Amino acid sequence: MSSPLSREPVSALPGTDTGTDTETAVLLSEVHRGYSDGDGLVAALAGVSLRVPRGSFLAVMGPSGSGKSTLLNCASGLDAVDSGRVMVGGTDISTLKEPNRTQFRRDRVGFVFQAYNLVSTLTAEDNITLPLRLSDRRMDPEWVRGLVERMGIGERLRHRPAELSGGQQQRVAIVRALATRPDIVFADEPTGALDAESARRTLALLRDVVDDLGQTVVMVTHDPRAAATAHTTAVMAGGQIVDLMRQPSASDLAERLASFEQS
Ligand SMILES: Nc1ncnc2c1ncn2[C@@H]1O[C@H](COP(=O)(O)OP(=O)(O)OP(=O)(O)O)[C@@H](O)[C@H]1O
Repeated sequence: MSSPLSREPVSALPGTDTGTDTETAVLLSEVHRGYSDGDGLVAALAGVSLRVPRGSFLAVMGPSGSGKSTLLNCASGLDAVDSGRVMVGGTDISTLKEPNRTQFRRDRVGFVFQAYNLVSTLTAEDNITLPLRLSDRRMDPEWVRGLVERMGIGERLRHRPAELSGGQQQRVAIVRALATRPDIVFADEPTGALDAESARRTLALLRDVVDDLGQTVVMVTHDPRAAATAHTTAVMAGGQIVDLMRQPSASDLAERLASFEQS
């Protein structure tokens, strides 16, 4: 059974069944992904449908094993789906084979990870421009300069990651993710390794790049305060989206998650 709420955004705009409208960053239609775990097949995604509008910030929450990472991996083209369709910026990535899927990710998708994943031997600046050198996208110096200023790392560009605080490293990683002007940025627990103040600042900056620059962010998190920074939170359980909460408070989200522990 797929939740009516998870279907609703799919049909909210005319023409979204083709995923080619310019208002949609990512569209998942009835996506299934299973894994064999020895005893049988685990349905990590059991018919997920979701539309992420351009210029929106979506958080994904849910109990452990509910399918959040699998959703992120399938929506970003890191993993293949068993069935269903994944459209990113109008391209059907569910039919792309390697190495085209890897090239697509480099050109069109940005990633932010909990552990920053910066290259330790490169300066902050070289980390930022690395995806541009690997992709077919041309460097837009004004765009990158604007991002660097916005993230407050202009003074740290010649430093290597080990010479930066965790918050600074994550802000470098955010500039790197946005440098190619991707169709979408996927963030996996981006504040999981940060102290409360750095986390708050990082989330506020992520929200700003959505609201001010029209970027699109999908963020997996266990932290209700982090999710409350997003416009909408998709709540997952058992490989499905069971709720879409718009502008929830952190306490609304904590309560919703606690309901899974009680059931
Ligand atoms: N590579 C894999 N091989 C086998 N099973 C997998 C694999 N990846 C995920 N699973 C299973 O699929 C289900 C969903 O996993 P997933 O990692 O997407 O959940 P999650 O919500 O991200 O969990 P967590 O919050 O603990 O990170 C789980 O039952 C998990 O054990």
